[in-house]
Amino acid sequence: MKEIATQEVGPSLTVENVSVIYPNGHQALHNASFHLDSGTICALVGVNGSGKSTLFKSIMGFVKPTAGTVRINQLPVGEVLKQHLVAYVPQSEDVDWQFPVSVWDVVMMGRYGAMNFLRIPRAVDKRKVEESLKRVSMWDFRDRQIGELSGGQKKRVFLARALAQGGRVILLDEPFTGVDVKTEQSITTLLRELRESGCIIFVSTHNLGSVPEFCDQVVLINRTVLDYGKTEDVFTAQNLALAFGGALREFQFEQSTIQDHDGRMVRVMSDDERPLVFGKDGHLEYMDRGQHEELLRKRSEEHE
Ligand SMILES: Nc1ncnc2c1ncn2[C@@H]1O[C@H](COP(=O)(O)OP(=O)(O)OP(=O)(O)O)[C@@H](O)[C@H]1O
Repeated sequence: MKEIATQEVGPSLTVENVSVIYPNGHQALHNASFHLDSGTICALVGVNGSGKSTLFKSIMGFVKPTAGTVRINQLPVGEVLKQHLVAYVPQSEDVDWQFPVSVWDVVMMGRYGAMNFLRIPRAVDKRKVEESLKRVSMWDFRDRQIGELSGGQKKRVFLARALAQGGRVILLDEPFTGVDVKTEQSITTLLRELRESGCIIFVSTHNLGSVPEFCDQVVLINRTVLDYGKTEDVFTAQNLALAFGGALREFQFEQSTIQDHDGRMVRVMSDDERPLVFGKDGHLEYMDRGQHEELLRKRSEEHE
């Protein structure tokens, strides 16, 4: 297991030896440990049932670990909740879309923590809601009932709620499921801006192909943390085989002409979204489409 290094600058997220056993006796997490510093987009990756939601719930204080600790800025979860440091963008399936609330109401919920018990919005609350809705381009939809939106619009509304709350650690559950490419790009742009402002963006995702494109770091789990760190170090063919076993399609081309002409072996793993291409050493050949095109250009120049 990696040694956990902590820094004083915030926000930081430290999960140390966390174990969760549900009341029915099922152990969902065992000794999970990792640490993230401010200003990062980190993917949480693992098969169905590997404990991703359980880990998120532990960070949000919904589930109490049987052992171990979660700390944000060195503070225990109870204190973190009081300071509203963690914001959550749920999976679509976890929301009751028939609930009779408007887009404006949902985003205002992000301000509840900052209000007194009567929950009467002040000017500052209304301004934050307006700013947040404009930032995700959903201002024109503010009076719509939440159930009357498309999948991508719903995601943006919940992202606006997280912005209105002002959370410094933002947990997103499957943010790209059911959204089109344009919405995916606008969400990604916003997440990058939040990273620049120092937030920790922690994204649970099944879409492995998108991870190298926009995540600096990865936490790989299967009921415990298998590995964590920079994407290029963690997203190796060996680690993904360990985490996903037979759940990924895998192809090997011994005499590949896919991306170079020197006949090196190329290994491709895919979750049927976007393929990941690994070189001979098991490391990713490129991190995003731009780099892939650059690689192709260089190789074709070399062989001219
Ligand atoms: N409330 C609960 N009581 C008992 N067992 C639970 C409970 N919630 C989750 N589990 C079990 O704990 C394990 C981890 O579940 P969890 O929802 O954290 O996985 P996940 O990685 O988020 O899965 P998915 O990718 O399918 O969303 C699963 O085996 C699940 O059945």
